[in-house]
Amino acid sequence: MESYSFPDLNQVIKIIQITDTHLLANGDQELLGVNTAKSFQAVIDGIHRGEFAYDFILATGDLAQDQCSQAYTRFAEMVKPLEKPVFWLEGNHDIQPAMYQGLTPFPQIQSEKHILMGEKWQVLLLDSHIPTLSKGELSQDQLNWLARKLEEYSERFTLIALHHNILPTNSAWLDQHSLANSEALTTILAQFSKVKAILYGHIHQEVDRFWLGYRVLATPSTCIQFKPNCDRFTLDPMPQGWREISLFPDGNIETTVRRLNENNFLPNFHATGY
Ligand SMILES: Nc1ncnc2c1ncn2[C@@H]1O[C@@H]2COP(=O)(O)O[C@H]2[C@H]1O
Ligand SMILES: [Fe+2]
Repeated sequence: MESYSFPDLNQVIKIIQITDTHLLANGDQELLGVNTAKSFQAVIDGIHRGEFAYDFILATGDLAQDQCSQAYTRFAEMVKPLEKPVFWLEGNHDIQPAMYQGLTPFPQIQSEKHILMGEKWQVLLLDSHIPTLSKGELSQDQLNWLARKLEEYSERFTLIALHHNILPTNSAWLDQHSLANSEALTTILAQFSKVKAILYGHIHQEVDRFWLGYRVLATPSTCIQFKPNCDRFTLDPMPQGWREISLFPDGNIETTVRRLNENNFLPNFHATGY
């Protein structure tokens, strides 16, 4: 697949990450008592109110909960007011044919998985989805593609994005659904010196830490949140959020999670899963 290029982005590159929107075919449907279309709309409004002048948006998977093309169409219609290009990758709840069917009619939505920004940076979007499973894995094809791109563009700083968490969350119920072959990923990354950060969704909670020299980042969902450090399924009342990322020409990264001021979309806290 072709690369998408932003040739003029040579100063600070600004990216918004939205993740785990879990939209449903019918806009009135709920996930554990949360209308995911309404909570996503509140996040979109929050992004609008903010002053972060983003260049594009990364949507890191689980865009739909029910794998229906109508949910993806809803996603594409809802992000229109954000105006900038939107790139996406697959989560465990997503499914390719419906995703392409729902998303590709919208010119704002880009299916490229390699983004070149100016002359200093690139983003590589990986597909860690294994059909019918919640845990993730990078196929040999994905790993080969990653190695090829890192080799070909080895002079660029790199941000890697995927759906599944590469590090455990200290929550047994959730950690069984992590990326199963994180070592295969890091073995490849270790051969290149300019990989700066690894960004994911899936765990519906914030992570921002340094690990093996990489900035490892995870971001709240636009709908329900998972409480950190809980061995059993536990929801968190924290408000919905998104992430702002600034990439500097010297390889530095500044990033912040933004959340809505309050959670007007509280889930059913008695739920034991979904
Ligand atoms: N009670 C549970 N125990 C284990 N896994 C669960 C439970 N409830 C939901 N899940 C799965 O865990 C996944 C974590 O986030 P996802 O949104 O990808 O989808 C979730 C479900 O597939
Ligand atoms: Fe997920």
